[in-house]
Amino acid sequence: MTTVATPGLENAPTTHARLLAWVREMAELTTPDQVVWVDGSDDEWERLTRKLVDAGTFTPLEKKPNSFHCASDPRDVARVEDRTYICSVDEADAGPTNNWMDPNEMKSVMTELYRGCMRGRTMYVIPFCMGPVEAENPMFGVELTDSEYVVVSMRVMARIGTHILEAMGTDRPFVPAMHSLGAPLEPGQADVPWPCSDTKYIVQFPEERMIWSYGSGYGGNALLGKKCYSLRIASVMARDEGWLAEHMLILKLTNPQQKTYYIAAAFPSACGKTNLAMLEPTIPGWKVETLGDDIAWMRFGEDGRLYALNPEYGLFGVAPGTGWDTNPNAMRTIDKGNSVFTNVALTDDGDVWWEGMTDEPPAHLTDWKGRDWTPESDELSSHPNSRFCTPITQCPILAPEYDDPKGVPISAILFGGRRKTTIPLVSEARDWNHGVFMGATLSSETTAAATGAVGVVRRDPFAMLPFIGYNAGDYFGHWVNTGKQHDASKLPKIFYVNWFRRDEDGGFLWPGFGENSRVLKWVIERLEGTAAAVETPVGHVPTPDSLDVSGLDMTSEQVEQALAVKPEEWREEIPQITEWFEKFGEKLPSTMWDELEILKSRLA
Ligand SMILES: Nc1nc2c(ncn2[C@@H]2O[C@H](COP(=O)(O)OP(=O)(O)OP(=O)(O)O)[C@@H](O)[C@H]2O)c(=O)[nH]1
Ligand SMILES: O=C([O-])CC(=O)C(=O)O
Ligand SMILES: [Mn+2]
Repeated sequence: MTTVATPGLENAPTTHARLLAWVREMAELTTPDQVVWVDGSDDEWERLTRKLVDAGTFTPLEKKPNSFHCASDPRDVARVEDRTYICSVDEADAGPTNNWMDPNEMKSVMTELYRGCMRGRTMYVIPFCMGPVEAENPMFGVELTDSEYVVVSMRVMARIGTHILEAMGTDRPFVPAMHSLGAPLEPGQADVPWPCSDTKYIVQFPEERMIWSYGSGYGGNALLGKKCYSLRIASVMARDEGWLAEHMLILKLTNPQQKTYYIAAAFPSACGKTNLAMLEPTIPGWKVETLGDDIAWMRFGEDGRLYALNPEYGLFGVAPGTGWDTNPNAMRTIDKGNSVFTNVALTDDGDVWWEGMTDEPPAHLTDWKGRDWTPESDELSSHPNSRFCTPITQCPILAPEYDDPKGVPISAILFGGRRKTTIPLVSEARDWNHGVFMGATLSSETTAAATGAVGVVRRDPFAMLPFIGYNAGDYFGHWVNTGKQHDASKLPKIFYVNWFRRDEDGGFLWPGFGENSRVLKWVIERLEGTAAAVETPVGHVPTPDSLDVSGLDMTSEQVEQALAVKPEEWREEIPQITEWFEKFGEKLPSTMWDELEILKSRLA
């Protein structure tokens, strides 16, 4: 047998033995035309984006510098939860909420898919670091991909390139993250703008801290530093090492007395994290600054407080609903350019548009499927899960400490979901375990962020249902233990919010967006012991006058409705929670059953 040398495989810019061996193994399996080591330079970015424009994948925007419109294949538009697997050695470690396959079996299935899958393409080697490379233990990863779109997007979303490879030295540990579009090109075969495969696998091997992804080029399926590493793999590391990897935004709040607080909040995908992280308060004297909009890694400091760090470097935000009225700071961020807009509409003058950007839609657009669109069209101009991918450093309200490797001390954690009924605007947990119960029973309507039905209420514990890399019962136990092992007085206080409750006519009861600052104010005043609350069966809820609604266009009945705890609605939750908890059998911490009993007796 003769082996043909693959250009780029020799003369690698590293002597990291494990990395070199892995790149060689994967290149020999997938047989790309060449291997390119990504350096993260501007020249490289020019070459890649030119290639994407030539391929018809990218359209340069006239109106935003260094920015592109991109349309994906309509069959590849969101995370594929039914194709996502946790391949732990023991099935019980994946638990009842994850898909599982024996790791060896999965490897043999995927090895056959990977065999020759990069034919006619380039394999890019992307050294990356989640969180600052200056950290005591930098969290390295290396993604191998045959997608230029992934390289350009990873450059925004994570710290990548030569300086990362150098910091990895000859032997630093890293998470191998293998990705292929699964669309080899035969000699002479013309490429398509968005190659992908109908067969998709998004696979985590938790014991090996390894990721294998196949068939999709979109979002969390393909940008492997994001959900695959920073949540699924990192949650396993966090369990083993005593920290937390969570689907949470991080924000800094300054009150009129110039006192600062840090808040983390977990809402399911497309339920308001980016918006809250960049909020422009409507109440005078309050200020919000952004640290992260999707993921928080939280470790206890020597002072016993919980410190949060955003491992990402960019924003991969939901486009529809983002406008000057709702999220002006996101608009300012993308206006600076250096962004990729996927599955939104293109305006005739070379800009992007999506539903909710402006009140009045433009008279003519090219929709995300490349068709003419007018306000009379039956379909939306943009896919509901269309996204902007933009550097976080462009956010005008970025907190200066966003990249401090030690993180910021969290005072409050919010859980929230998208619920038309039942869940009040805000409630405060009685204590840590009650807060864990709120997280464990969190429910929300499904959204377009994942393929499948939209608007179906499901349990989404800690907004982590698709992201917990191990048995969710053990994960609840990890949260309970976290409370037990630390000084209760220093733990963040836990709250449950719902911006999405509806009135009888189906309209939102609460105006949301910037007005959510009123809820943040109440949260802070609770921490300070200055705001009143009524005790209800589900926690402490604002008294009618402890929530600042001054200047708000709402009747007192409407405010009451937003805050109402209706026992008859909550009684309907009980059998659902019971059924949910039963899924976990012995793995469910007994404190969760205790909390359910407390709720039942308070509702009786
Ligand atoms: N009614 C209402 N809608 C909101 C509010 N906050 C956000 N939204 C809308 O909810 C959708 C998702 O908001 P995002 O902030 O992007 O959600 P996310 O949690 O960051 O989503 P992922 O990036 O998928 O994790 C957008 O269409 C927003 O306009 C709110 O307070 N009220
Ligand atoms: O991972 C993605 O594709 C986008 C995202 O933030 C989510 O779905 O929560
Ligand atoms: Mn998310």
